Amino acid sequence: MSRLPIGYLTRKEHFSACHRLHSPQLNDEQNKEIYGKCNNFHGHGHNYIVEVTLRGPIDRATGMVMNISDLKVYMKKAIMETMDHKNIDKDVPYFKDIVSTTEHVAVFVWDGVKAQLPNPELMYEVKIYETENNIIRFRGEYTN
Ligand SMILES: Nc1nc2c(c(=O)[nH]1)N=C([C@H](O)[C@H](O)COP(=O)(O)OP(=O)(O)OP(=O)(O)O)CN2
Ligand SMILES: [Zn+2]
Repeated sequence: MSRLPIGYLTRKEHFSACHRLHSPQLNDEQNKEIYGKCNNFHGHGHNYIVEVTLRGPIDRATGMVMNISDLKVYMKKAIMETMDHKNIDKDVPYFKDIVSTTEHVAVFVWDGVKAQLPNPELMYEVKIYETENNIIRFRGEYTN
């Protein structure tokens, strides 16, 4: 059997949402000190850009790592239907007890997309631009 080339497939989505950085594991003083203006009670909004990258063999017959139209559907469900035009802290149960940093949003997106993939092993990276300057990547890695 001949070797197959490995490809990286990325699909991008945009969503808008508001949030407030406030950790239930910290007291009010600590929250204020650590998050500063982002701890403001009224919250603030972002136009997030999310890139999901899959890594896998390029099937000889289909010529694809995965049909990008399918990835689009998975991302719409995991990202757009869940967070677009929402208050992340109040409308997304995942963030009820977990602070809505972009790091945590990236983990949430990872879990949501991966759970829908016919082959979850393809999941490679979630990259989120919270602003054009603030960028987070998550590759499904955890400490021991
Ligand atoms: N590690 C993290 N740090 C911060 C996060 C985060 O998600 N992870 N988030 C925030 C705030 O929510 C907010 O995004 C920061 O906004 P702001 O400072 O206004 O954004 P910019 O850095 O792009 O603004 P500049 O105009 O470039 O100063 C804070 N920290
Ligand atoms: Zn923010």
